[in-house]
Order: sequence, then C-alpha cells, then structure tokens
Amino acid sequence: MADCVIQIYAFTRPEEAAAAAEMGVQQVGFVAGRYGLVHGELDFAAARAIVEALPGGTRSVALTMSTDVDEIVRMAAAVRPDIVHVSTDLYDVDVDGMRRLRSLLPESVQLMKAVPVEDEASVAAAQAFAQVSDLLLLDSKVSGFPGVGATGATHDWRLSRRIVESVKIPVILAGGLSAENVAASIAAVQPWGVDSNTATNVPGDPLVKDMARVAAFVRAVRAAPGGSAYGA
Ligand SMILES: O=C(O)c1ccccc1N[C@@H]1O[C@H](COP(=O)(O)O)[C@@H](O)[C@H]1O
Repeated sequence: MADCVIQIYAFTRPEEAAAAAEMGVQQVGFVAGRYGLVHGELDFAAARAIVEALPGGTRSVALTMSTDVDEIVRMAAAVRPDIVHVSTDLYDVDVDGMRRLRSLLPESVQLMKAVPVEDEASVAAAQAFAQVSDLLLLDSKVSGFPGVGATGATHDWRLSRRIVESVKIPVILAGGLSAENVAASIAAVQPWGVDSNTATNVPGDPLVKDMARVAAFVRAVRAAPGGSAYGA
C-alpha cells in the first residue's frame, strides 16, 4: 500500500510552498492565471516562481479557472507545472474539451479534472471524465462560489467512495478537509490522495497559509489508518 498523497492549496508565496514541501506535502497547488474570479490568482510568472521554489520530487499543481482550452495550453507552456487542474464548472470544459486539452499538453504534464460531488449524476459524470483525465479531484460545489471547490464544505463521502471504486485512475478527495476530519475522510472514501485549502489557511485570510495547520494536516494524514504505508 502506498502513502495517501497530500495536496495543499492555494499557495501564493514561493517560500510557503517550499516550506510545505519540506513538511511532507507532495502536491503543491496554486491558481495560475488572473481572470478576476477567485482569491489567490497569480499571473503566469508568479505561478512559475512557485514551481521553481519546489524541491525535486514535489509535484506542482496549476489550477485554472479558464474555460478556453487554448488559454490553458498557453498557461501550461508558461508555468510548466507537473499537473494542470481544471476547476471550472463541470461542463465549462466538457469531455471533448478535456480530450482536446490532453492531446495538446505535453505527455509529461498530467491533467486533473475537478468533479463536483452533488448527487447520483456526479458518479456517472466522474466516470465519463475519468476516460479523458489522468487524475480526478472530487470536490464540493456551493452555489455562488465560482468553479468547483474552495468552499470549506464537505460533501457526501459515500458518493465519493463509489467513484473511487468505479474508476481506474487516481482520485484525490477535496472539500472542507482539515486535520480534524481527514482521517475519517480517508476511512470513508479510501482515496489515492487528500487535499485541503480553507482549513489550512490563516483563518479569514485565503491568501496566507497557516504553516502550523499545514503541519497538523500532514501529521493527521500520516497517523490515519490508510494514510501511510508505514502507519496502521
Ligand atoms: O484553491 C483555490 O483558490 C480554488 C479556487 C477556485 C476553485 C477551486 C479552488 N481550490 C480547490 O478547492 C479545494 C478544496 O477547498 P476547501 O478545502 O474546501 O477550501 C482546494 O484544495 C483546491 O483543490
């Protein structure tokens, strides 16, 4: 059994990203591209600076709020992340768009699709997007929040578990995860990875990571049954 992969969002400062990697965060996320939609948007040069700050072996994850496949390809060329994370509303980049995006990205770049877990239809949607993605990220959707995620809210983990069991690619669980609930989420969903944003920020400040909370999240994952190859 492999370690459960730990991904943390949304870094805006290279030094915080590097510190998180040293703490054991394996995938460091940031929002690449300025569209005036969400907190923490970085221009391509600032996003690239985070990629360059990471030690070897830590994967960089560039979240895009663009709905334009060609713009996403331009972002990937400028930022050169390990993973491109498409986090707009589900059908803003649909299955055909994801297929085209996959064909245009270098093979070395993985493509991750955020799927909102809301109801029974989410299971079929995840299965369809799994055919054209390298990874899935299962997240919460709250109306009024642009795109998928960054809500601080959990969702129905039973639906996420069904998705994990029915697709053949790695699945990261996101949505309201914290040091307090991540062990329960791993037990319930058995994902390949877990992800946190709001609960590892300085409370009330979406632009600054709370490194003590990041460290607590890493410890909680590694102590959880199923969270570490070396744990219980
Ligand atoms: O991180 C962001 O700023 C972001 C912006 C727009 C859409 C999604 C975003 N982040 C993703 O949402 C998850 C879960 O967030 P939370 O823990 O519920 O606050 C985050 O980790 C990213 O994958």
